[in-house]
Amino acid sequence: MKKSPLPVENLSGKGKQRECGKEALVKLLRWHFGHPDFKGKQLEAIEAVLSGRDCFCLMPTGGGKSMCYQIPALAKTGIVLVVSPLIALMENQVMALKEKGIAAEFLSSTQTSQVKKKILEDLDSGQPSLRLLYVTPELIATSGFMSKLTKIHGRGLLNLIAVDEAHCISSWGHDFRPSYSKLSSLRNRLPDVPILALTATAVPKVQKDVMDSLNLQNPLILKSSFNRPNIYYEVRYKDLLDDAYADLCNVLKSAGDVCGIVYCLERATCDDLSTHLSRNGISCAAYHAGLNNKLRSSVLDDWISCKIQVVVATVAFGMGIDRKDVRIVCHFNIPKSMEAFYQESGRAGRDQLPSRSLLYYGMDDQKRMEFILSSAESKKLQSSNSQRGLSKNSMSDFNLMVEYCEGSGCRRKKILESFGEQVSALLCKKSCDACKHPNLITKYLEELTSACAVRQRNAFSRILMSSSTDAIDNAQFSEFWNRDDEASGSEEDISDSDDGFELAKSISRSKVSKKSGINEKIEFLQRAEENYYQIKAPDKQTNKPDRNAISAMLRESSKQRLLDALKQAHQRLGDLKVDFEASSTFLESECFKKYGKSGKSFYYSQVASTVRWLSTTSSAEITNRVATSTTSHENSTCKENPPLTASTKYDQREKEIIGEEHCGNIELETSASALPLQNPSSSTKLPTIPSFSQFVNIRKSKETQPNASEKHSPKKLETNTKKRMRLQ
Ligand SMILES: Nc1ncnc2c1ncn2[C@@H]1O[C@H](COP(=O)(O)OP(=O)(O)OP(=O)(O)O)[C@@H](O)[C@H]1O
Ligand SMILES: [Mg+2]
Repeated sequence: MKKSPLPVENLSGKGKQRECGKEALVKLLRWHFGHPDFKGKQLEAIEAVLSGRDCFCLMPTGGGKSMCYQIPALAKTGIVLVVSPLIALMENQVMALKEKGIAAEFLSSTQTSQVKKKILEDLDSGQPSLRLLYVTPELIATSGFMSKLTKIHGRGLLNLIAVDEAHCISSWGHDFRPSYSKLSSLRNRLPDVPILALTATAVPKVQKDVMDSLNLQNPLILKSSFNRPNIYYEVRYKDLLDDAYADLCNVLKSAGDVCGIVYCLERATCDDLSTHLSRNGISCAAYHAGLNNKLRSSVLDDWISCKIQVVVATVAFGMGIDRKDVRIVCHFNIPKSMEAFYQESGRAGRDQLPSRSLLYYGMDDQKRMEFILSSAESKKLQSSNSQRGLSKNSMSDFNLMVEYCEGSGCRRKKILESFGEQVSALLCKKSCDACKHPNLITKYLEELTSACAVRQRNAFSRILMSSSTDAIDNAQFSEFWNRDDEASGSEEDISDSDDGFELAKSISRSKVSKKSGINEKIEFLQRAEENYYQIKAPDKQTNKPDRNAISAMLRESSKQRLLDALKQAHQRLGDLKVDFEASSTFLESECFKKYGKSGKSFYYSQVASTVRWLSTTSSAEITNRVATSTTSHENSTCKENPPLTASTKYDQREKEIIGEEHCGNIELETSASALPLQNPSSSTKLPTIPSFSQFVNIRKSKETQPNASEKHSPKKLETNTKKRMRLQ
């Protein structure tokens, strides 16, 4: 039911300049919002801005920052201008305020011209009924709107400018938005209007940047502790789990039908994981920038209205998500920084009730993020129009995140220390896994170190990424945080650029293929592979299972997932004439072939990407892709056909890897285990696939033979190797 606003006249004093005492402010809070009292530093912030002083307000996520400008808007006649980075965020807040009977509006490109006209007429009226006007930074930058503001200000009706999510102004911040830099002009154009900057980003360099950029004058700086005592922090190690999907599914099921968010790095993982969870009875949906606006808002609406409980999302599911009862936030991939992690995990438990943050840490995810970050940094360094702050070392930010996962100490302490808060681990009161089960965590970390031979696989993983641009080309969209290339023409619309993705893509294209000569590349790959196997060797000696290995069970479940996707494609297309079983086996094998060596995460992503492809592609494309599979599958299982000789099989395999040309008659050992592509039921013994080094050495020795045929000439070798690198 709508409530009429508490008349301003009811407050003590008269006229615009009256003092609003604490009592009057609490009265407003109770009347309009139903909260018994102010919390944290709200009252101090409100009193400061009402007295005309600038204020910098640093409160954690869910700390109640909005109240710091909403109450001042109700305490004085006139308008509070709120600058906000997201249309969705403005919409939510305006809707919530209107429901409370408070006159609030937002101006954005999404509104009809009629609505905009009405708002502007009200502003021009000399006695606006509006109390809060939400706008985007882009609108502030337009001369038309600025002159309107100046007019309102001239009439003495602009009481306060609140810059919400003010960290967006800083290129050091995790959500830097170039359009926010346009706010620097506010102080000059409207010199005596107090500015309130609000953020939950606690990094000192961001604070300074915000205050400098907005030109705050002697601001009252209010900082609350960033401790979120109601959140239990936990890390699980993907490399020690058989199946992270199944683990997450169990976690969500055992938590009951609770509200949750699962963050993934890539859109494809969101889609796939969401399908998997839904199939296992969890009420959920995917949310990412690859979905159209309509679908995205319907997912958001369904989640906010409790029609679905879990959203599996990229970082596009971002700022201002206002559901208080989120009980669990899972990170299925490691976030890029502690700041990002804090913001995202902080969406849990905004109602202060016990909640949980669970991060799945995988070595491959870590390598992948390192790769992305280092690529992004080199692009920024190269960029001719590099801006202030771009020398920011995102790698050292990321290392804090890695330390959070790989260190054995209190997780809460690590979070708070990364924001400059020195606290005792006693503060945690066993509300993180490291404090609650220290021995277990130590054991896990030991297992992790020995099972994965931690960091040194790096080189090999990177080479795989660099040389397999197709992995990225296959629409494995990741969503990142750098909005540096925010198109000026895109007005307010927010968000979800794939800048980071584009960046990683372009750099990965150039990294190996353009900068070094082919021989150097080959040597590099050989060295990386040697390292890889040297590191893996100790595992074999101690007979420890390689926890990063892709188990038969996992492969089977991936196959099942692909089978389901094929069946769905059949339903969608109606005319899909392929053998589903054989095709799903083939597609799974392709994923394994590509990423079997590089670990679960890459493999997961590839399966997810294939599922996504199946959900959008045509019958003809599916048939073309799986046609060879069905043929070769039939060949390998057909009893009437004579068994293939080792060399024939090898040729066949080489054709797949290198391209059309085979490598001649190379005698090789036969080994079934070396063939990830084979049908598990087939007993045919097939030859070992040579390692990259073996392959190159064989080619080299052929080259040095005087009678080597033309097709083994260095030029040819280079062509073949290029093809291999492209296809790996
Ligand atoms: N004084 C108060 N007493 C009780 N609850 C409050 C009070 N002030 C705000 N809240 C509630 O706290 C929740 C979070 O408020 P708000 O959205 O303003 O937080 P925030 O600091 O802006 O968070 P974020 O960083 O996520 O934007 C809201 O549900 C709000 O109703
Ligand atoms: Mg807020």
